[in-house]
Amino acid sequence: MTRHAFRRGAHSTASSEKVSISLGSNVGNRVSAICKALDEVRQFANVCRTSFLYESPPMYVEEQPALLNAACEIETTLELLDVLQAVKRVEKKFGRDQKSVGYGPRSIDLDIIAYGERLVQTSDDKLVIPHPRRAERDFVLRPLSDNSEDCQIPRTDGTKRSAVDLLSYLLGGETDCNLVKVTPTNTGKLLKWGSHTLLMGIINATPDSFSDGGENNRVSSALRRAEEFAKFDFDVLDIGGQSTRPGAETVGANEELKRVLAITDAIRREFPSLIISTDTFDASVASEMVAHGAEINNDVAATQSTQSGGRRHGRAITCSKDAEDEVVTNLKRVGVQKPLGRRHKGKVDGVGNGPELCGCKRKCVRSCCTSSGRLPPICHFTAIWQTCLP
Ligand SMILES: Nc1ncnc2c1ncn2[C@@H]1O[C@H](COP(=O)(O)OP(=O)(O)OP(=O)(O)O)[C@@H](O)[C@H]1O
Ligand SMILES: Nc1nc2c(c(=O)[nH]1)N=C(CO)CN2
Repeated sequence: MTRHAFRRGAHSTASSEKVSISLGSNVGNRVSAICKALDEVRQFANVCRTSFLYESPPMYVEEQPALLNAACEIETTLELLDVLQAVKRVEKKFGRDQKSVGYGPRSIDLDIIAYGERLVQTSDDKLVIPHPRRAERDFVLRPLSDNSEDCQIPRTDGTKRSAVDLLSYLLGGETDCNLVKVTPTNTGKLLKWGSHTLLMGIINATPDSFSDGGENNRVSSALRRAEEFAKFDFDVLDIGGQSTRPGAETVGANEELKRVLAITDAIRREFPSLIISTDTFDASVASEMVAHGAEINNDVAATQSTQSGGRRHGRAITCSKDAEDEVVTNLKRVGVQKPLGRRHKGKVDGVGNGPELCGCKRKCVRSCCTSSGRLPPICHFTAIWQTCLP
């Protein structure tokens, strides 16, 4: 950087600043690119928050694949120009050619949206903060709104606006935009929120679970159960070897693995299109299950159990095979059980716990998430059933 004329707030302070960065990708494995880019960002800053992931139609140049977008909020003592240099370095690592077609396909794109409440514009436009096109981009504002409702982005007239307000203004007061919230599985499949509800069947490979304890703890019987679920169009099988019944004894990773691995292997082999979910709160068990083909980690303790080492819950950008850092679905936290139970009380109660659910009731369960668009794409079937009991 040679000469630059800053309008305001050019120079760094020793204190740290909150910086919002947006991320996008539409070349190669998009989920992996965004996760790896975040890991790179962690090398130079403290990543405080990450948004959900969104699939979005390309804006400006429409003839290109859909993008995955996300945003993160970082805290750093780096000077603004150093942050720019650092994000450009990340893009370069991903092979991003700075001379490629403007707004064309990109393995990764990182834009600095805001740096604290600074207003900066270099004379050569190498750096403009806040990002000059932020307000016309739902793919920037929607993920940013996940991170912080009260994050204020300054304007040149001295006022400020939150990402939530900017988004609402952009959408003309509507809440729907073109973006689809997605949750990636460990294998990179995208589960779309609000389009169609995936049904999850439960296989408890335990002798003592309160729902089907003792019935599915052998490979042959678990396979029979899986076959029933598949016949009734279930999408996800949740396999667990540790009861969460109040007062249940913690059996330990070795015993849990003994209970679930052979069953997981057999189900993976016989039902390749079913998504397998790990029902465990032990990170080492989840890791091993992922190595055996499980795609979703369903940790009821949201990594807060001692077995998971008390790791922080990881919102939705969670797709790596390193299960110790990853939790995709935490049913309690996202509140699937109560809303569904309340809304459908009297409609789906009494139908039974398992694949016996008749076709029209299954449709009802599927459409309840579709209409709200707010709930995650998976319904934990036994959870729906249990909360619908009178
Ligand atoms: N806030 C900012 N964040 C990132 N780059 C910026 C910013 N302000 C100015 N730039 C400059 O914009 C140039 C082009 O950036 P980039 O390649 O990310 O563009 P783009 O993603 O195709 O388009 P857009 O900037 O509209 O998102 C960069 O070389 C950078 O110097
Ligand atoms: N949906 C979507 N469209 C875009 C994106 C992006 O990240 N998402 N980035 C662009 C240039 O920064 C241009 N268009």
